[in-house]
Amino acid sequence: MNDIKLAVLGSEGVGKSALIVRFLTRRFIGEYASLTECIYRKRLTLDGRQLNVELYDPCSQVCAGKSALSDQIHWGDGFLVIYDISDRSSFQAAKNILHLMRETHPGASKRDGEAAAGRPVVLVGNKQDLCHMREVDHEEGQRLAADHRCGFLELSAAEHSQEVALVFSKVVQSVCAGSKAKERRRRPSGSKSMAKLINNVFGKRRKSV
Ligand SMILES: Nc1nc2c(ncn2[C@@H]2O[C@H](COP(=O)(O)OP(=O)(O)OP(=O)(O)O)[C@@H](O)[C@H]2O)c(=O)[nH]1
Repeated sequence: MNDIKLAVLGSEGVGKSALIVRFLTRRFIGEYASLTECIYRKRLTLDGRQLNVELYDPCSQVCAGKSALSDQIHWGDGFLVIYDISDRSSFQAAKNILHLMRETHPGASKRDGEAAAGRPVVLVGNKQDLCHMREVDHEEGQRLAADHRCGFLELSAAEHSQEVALVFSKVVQSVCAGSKAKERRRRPSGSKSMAKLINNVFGKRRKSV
């Protein structure tokens, strides 16, 4: 898989655009146009592989509601679910998104970091620089992530350029690893299928002798 779709989800004003722009440009720009949804594209080289990454930044005012969210969940190969550590209601919204992912893909959440049917999810507590106004404890974030078997970290789009780059790269890496594993499960290995063939031909013959 060389085309990877990442959806950055979360309620209004949690910093989705700020995180994406930070990842794409390494810059923090204070204000972002928020009346349109956007798909950004970036070419990445990871472990010598050229990847085309699409990043979906929904507009919370326009794309609110369960059905829009379901579409976004179906669209993505991997997800960052964002809340603002200084805004409890945004944490509740992140919780709802994770629940919906579980509902959309019952039977998911079995493997670590894969809350949405084998598609990696990381829960991100943004605006860590506002920890003096914190409304959501670090442990609460950790617990929610553990409940949904997804990754978790707190960071600040405003201050942490490297951490932002790292979290996006990790999700991309997990998507690649997941798709390779799926490929392996789909296609039996050469030696196994050859063994099956030999068994089919000679095994039957041996029985009739
Ligand atoms: N202090 C602080 N402010 C931040 C941080 N990240 C984003 N912001 C601010 O939070 C506000 C909302 O950021 P956006 O990136 O527009 O949030 P969004 O989630 O894309 O919002 P919608 O497009 O409305 O859904 C802006 O004023 C940003 O400057 C951060 O890490 N720290």
